[in-house]
This record gives sequence, C-alpha cells and structure tokens, in this order.
Amino acid sequence: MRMRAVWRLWSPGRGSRSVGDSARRRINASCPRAAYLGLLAGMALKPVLGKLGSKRVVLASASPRRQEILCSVGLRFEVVPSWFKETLEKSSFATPYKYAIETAKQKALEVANRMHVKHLRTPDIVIGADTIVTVDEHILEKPIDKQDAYRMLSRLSGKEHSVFTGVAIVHCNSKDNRLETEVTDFYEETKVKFADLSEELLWEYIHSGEPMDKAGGYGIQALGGMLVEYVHGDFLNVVGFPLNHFCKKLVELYYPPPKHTIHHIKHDSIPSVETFENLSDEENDSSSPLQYKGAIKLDRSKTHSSGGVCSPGSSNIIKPNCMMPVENQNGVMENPDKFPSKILELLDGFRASKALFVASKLKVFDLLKNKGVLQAVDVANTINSSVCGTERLLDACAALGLLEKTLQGYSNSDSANIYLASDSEDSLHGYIIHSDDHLWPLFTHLESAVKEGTMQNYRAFGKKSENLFQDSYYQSMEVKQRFMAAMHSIAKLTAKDVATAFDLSQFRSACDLGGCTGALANELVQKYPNLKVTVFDLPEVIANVSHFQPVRQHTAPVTFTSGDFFKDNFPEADLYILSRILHDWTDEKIHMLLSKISAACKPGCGLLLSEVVLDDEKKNRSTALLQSLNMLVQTEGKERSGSEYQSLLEHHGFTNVKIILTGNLLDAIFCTKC
Ligand SMILES: Cc1cn([C@H]2C[C@H](O)[C@@H](COP(=O)(O)OP(=O)(O)OP(=O)(O)O)O2)c(=O)[nH]c1=O
Repeated sequence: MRMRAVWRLWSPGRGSRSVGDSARRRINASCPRAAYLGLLAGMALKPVLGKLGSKRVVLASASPRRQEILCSVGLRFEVVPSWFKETLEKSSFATPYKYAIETAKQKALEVANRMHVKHLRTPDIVIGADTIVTVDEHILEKPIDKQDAYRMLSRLSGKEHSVFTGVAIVHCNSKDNRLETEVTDFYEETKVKFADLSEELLWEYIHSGEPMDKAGGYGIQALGGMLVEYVHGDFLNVVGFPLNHFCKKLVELYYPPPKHTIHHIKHDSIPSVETFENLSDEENDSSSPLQYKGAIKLDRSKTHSSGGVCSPGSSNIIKPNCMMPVENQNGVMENPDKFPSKILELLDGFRASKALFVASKLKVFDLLKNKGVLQAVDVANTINSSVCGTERLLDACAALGLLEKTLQGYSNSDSANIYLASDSEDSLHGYIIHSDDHLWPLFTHLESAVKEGTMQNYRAFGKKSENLFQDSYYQSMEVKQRFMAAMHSIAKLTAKDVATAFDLSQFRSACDLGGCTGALANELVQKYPNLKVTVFDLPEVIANVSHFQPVRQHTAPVTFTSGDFFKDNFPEADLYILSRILHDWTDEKIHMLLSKISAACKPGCGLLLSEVVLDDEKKNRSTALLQSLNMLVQTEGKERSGSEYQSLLEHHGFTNVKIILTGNLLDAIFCTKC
C-alpha cells in the first residue's frame, strides 16, 4: 500500500476527521471492549464535570491530541504548555513508567508554579502527561530528526512494544500567597505490535513528517496506524492520554465509594462498572448543568425501562436518559447519554456574556469592590435599577463565579476584584465595554459576514470603513478612548508573557509599530532597562496616550512618535515589534508593511510579533478560531497559523522564525533579518 494514497484521505483540510473521531472509529471497528471503555469514559466524566465546572482546570500540555481527547468529553480547561524540559535522568528510575509519571508531574508543577507566580492566577487543577515508548529496555521519546525517527521505527519494526503514559493531576491551593499542591498520579500501559516495515515504507512514512512530534516516532491515530498489527489496551493511551483511567481517577478523587453501595454490573465483554452510582449527584454540585438534587440510586431492575425520568428533588430516581449506561435487548451496554450539555452551554453563552457586560457597565464590580458586601436592594439603589432585575443579575453573576453570595449579601470574587473592577491595575473593564458596545453589534451580523465574507461595520454602525481605524475607532473621542482602553486591557494582560517569551537582551533600540498606549513597550523597558523603546502610532492615538502611562516607573520612559506605518517612515531601531497588527490586514497589506520593515532592518535586526497563533490544522484552539471570526466581522484581516506567519516572514528575508505559545491570549513570534 502506498502511503501517499492514504495520506490524501487523512490529511487535514481535505475533510479528514479529528483525532478523536479516527480514534473512536478504530476502537469501534476493532475492539468492542475498548469501544465500551471509550463510552464509559465519556459518561463517567460528565458528573465529575459538574465538580470541575466551577474550577479552573489547566492542561499543561502542547499536545493537540491531549487537548482534543479531553475536549471531546466536554471538559472545560485552559491550555498552558509546560516549559519543563524532558531531561530527567532515565537510568535513575527503576521502571520506565516511573520516569513517565515523574516527567508528567514536573510538567504540571512547572505550570502551576508559573501561573501562581507570574499571572497571579492560581489554577485549581493542573493536568500533566507524558507518553513514552519502550522497546528492548530502551525508552523512546520524540525523535530529534529524521535519522532519529528512522532509528526508532526500525527498532520497533516487527516487534511488540509498550506505550506508557504517565499522568499527574495536581490540585493547587494558594495560602498566604504560597502555592500548596497535592499530586495524584498514575500510568497506563498499552502494548502495540508493529508489522515488518520495509525500508521504502519506513522512509516514506518519515518523509510524511508525521513522526516528528510523537513518542516512538509514530502516530497510531493517523498514517502510523498502518504500521500496526495489533493493540492491546487503551488506544487513547497511545495517542497521548489514557482517558478511561483518568476518569476512574477523578471518580476515586471526587466520589470515593461508600462500600455498601457498590453494585457490579457484569457482562461478558464488559468490565464491572462500580463507579456509576457513585457518580450520581449526591453532593448536589450546583455548578453542573447536569444537576439533579437528591440521591439517585441505581436500580438495575429498572434500567431496561425506556422512559426514565430525571426530576429534581426526588430520591430513588432512575435516570437512564441522563448518565447511566443501560443494557439493550441483547444485553449490551449502550450509552444513553444524549444530554446535549455542550450545546446547551454554547446556547447559553451569549446570556452569560451579556450578564457580565451589563454588570460591568452598571459598575456593579466597582461598587462591591469599594463597599465589600451588599444586599441586592442596596446595589439596586446605588446603580439606579429595579430591585427584582438587579437581584437576578447578581444571582446570575454569582452562579457564574463572578460574585460570591452569602446570607450577608453579594461580594466580588477574587477575580472580579482583579479583573472586573475598572480601577484595578489588570482590569479588563475596557475590553468588556468594547465587547458590549462594538463587538456585540458586529456579531449580530455574523451571518451576513459569513455569507459575504466581509466586515459588517456599515450594517452595525452605518459607517463605511474605507480606512478601518479612522472610520471605525477614531471617529469620535468617546469611541477612540473606549477602543484604546480595550486595547490597553489586553496589552496589559499579555505584555509580560510576550516581553519575556524570547531573550531580547542583544537589542538596544526597539520600535513598536502600532504600539497604541505603550503597554508592551513599558513592559519591555522594565525587563530590558538598556532598551530604548519608541511607540509609533497614528496621531489620534499618540494624542491620548498620557493617562495610560504607569505612575511609578523607574526606567527610562518610552518615547511616542506619530505617523502611519503604511505611509510614513518609521524610527530606526534594531528590533521592530508588531503586536496585534498583522491580524487586521490582508496578505497584500501585510506584504507591503513587512517589505517596509525589511528595508528598514539591517542584518541581525529582530522582528517580534505578538498575535493569536492558530494551529496548522486550524481545528484545535477554539478561542483563537473565534477570534478569527472576530476579525471577519470587523476587519479585512484574520488570525493565521504558525506556518502562515512563517511564510509571510520568510518572504521578506526574515529567518529563524520561532513561535512560543505563551498560554496567554497572545502568542509570540520572533525572527531575525538575515
Ligand atoms: C505513540 C504515539 C504518541 N503520540 C504523541 C502523544 C504526545 O503528544 C507525544 C509524546 O510526547 P510528550 O512529551 O508526552 O507530549 P508533547 O511533547 O506532545 O506535549 P507536552 O509535553 O506539552 O505535554 O506523542 C501520538 O500522537 N500518537 C502515537 O501513536
């Protein structure tokens, strides 16, 4: 079989299926037990999701496979790739899985610490994982180059090997500003047997590029599946995350089984599932969309009934339509879980956004920051609103985790004090108001934007946008200040991660083109005191930057110069910066701008971009992809993938393009002029 023919079927962008789909399809076709386990995992996770719903869960992994596996069961999490280098001394571990567990643990702890220290955002749970392949007592990780991939794959040819994934679940707690962690870890082993691989097949596979970011140099979920004769164990474990074992661990952690309630459901090809009844909502977690009050017990005699009801408040209720597996007429367990929680959550999304917008606009978070705890009636009187409406808004905000509600009244959550109060240093208030006043009207015309493929400024605001910034953002003082405040909020939130993503210490002068209020520039001079930074932006912007400047800064001040980077000459510098600029424009305009920058750069000069970087297949980072829709409704630009940026940059003589996914809202790209 020729690889290329198959590649066409599976390659992204040609209607290929996701890893999750392909993985699931394989499971179903070849391994009924694994298929069942897949379903079990999905079901088992749902009630646990209620537990995790109110928690900040972080996946400390850059692996798109892991993200997809966890996404596919509806877990909500942030992705913050770990910076931990996988360099532990292998020989110091008694077994390979201990090595994988320790690496997973270190990956997760690194992220927990970094988030705690750098972002003041202590997560509740950080998940780390590490996948290794072992053959003939050797541990194989990701190949460093094609030769290395060749060595690995020829070692695996014709043999059975083991794939171990170590997983660490780190629970975090911030006490007196110190991070406390509690680690739960486990591993899963899957045996995989490779067919005999001919040299030709082997090299063709290596040249497909697939082996490079995968342990053992193969991806079982894609082309690499053709090399495999059999799999014993959890398929998803090979793909990078043992979902089933993970779910069981969560159940163990959150629903420790009271011994007397354990029922075993047995079936020939199906494992006992003592976890199910413990997944009922005895603890009554209000954050779960699948929330039903009262203890719900599994009554096997009734699981055949077709019309099980889930009603709140009653005990001894069977809910086969909600979470539990039921046996069909043939005695085979089926997943009856048709509850569309993910879809319902999306459906609700706009209501939650609007509640946040309105509470921000009415300055609820400012009021509660100043006053501490208030009853709804006091809030209503102060913000000049009805008591019944205010109470519902406050209750919704409390349920969304923005406020806390006690008998004494409502108060801000910690994150509301940090991010929602308009006067706090890291406030997102500006961006929230911009989202309500500007993006919301634009998004109501998303359908037209999709049909026409163009921005919707005219429909939303009755203004033609021949010159995007002049016409849309700088037409009135009020809109301009709102827009600048919005950009400032995001720049402040991301500046530290962008400024520290690369070592820029060799540069003496920098020019931030379109640098707006100078938030990134001010961060750069803090980090590099010898760097002189100039912000170059339109005169309308520069005229308004003064009240965004830091009050106490012990470094040389940032300089501001006005001009239009498309038309005017910009200041000389050995480092140019474009933060959230390229995404506003078409490729044509980007070429124009990059060619101007390239002409201004001497060899060795640097160019730092900060943008949302899409994954190459444009399917994994939903926040980034939604941001691309955001660009569609309001600009002629779009978000781009790493390779798209790379080819734009290389076209203008910039080389050594490096990309860092910061885990924050903006990523960082750095390259130098050759
Ligand atoms: C064996 C095998 C591995 N893999 C992948 C899973 C992991 O992503 C990768 C193993 O490398 P890891 O170091 O475990 O993970 P990673 O570097 O991709 O991500 P991070 O360290 O940020 O968590 O190999 C497959 O996708 N398919 C396979 O068949």
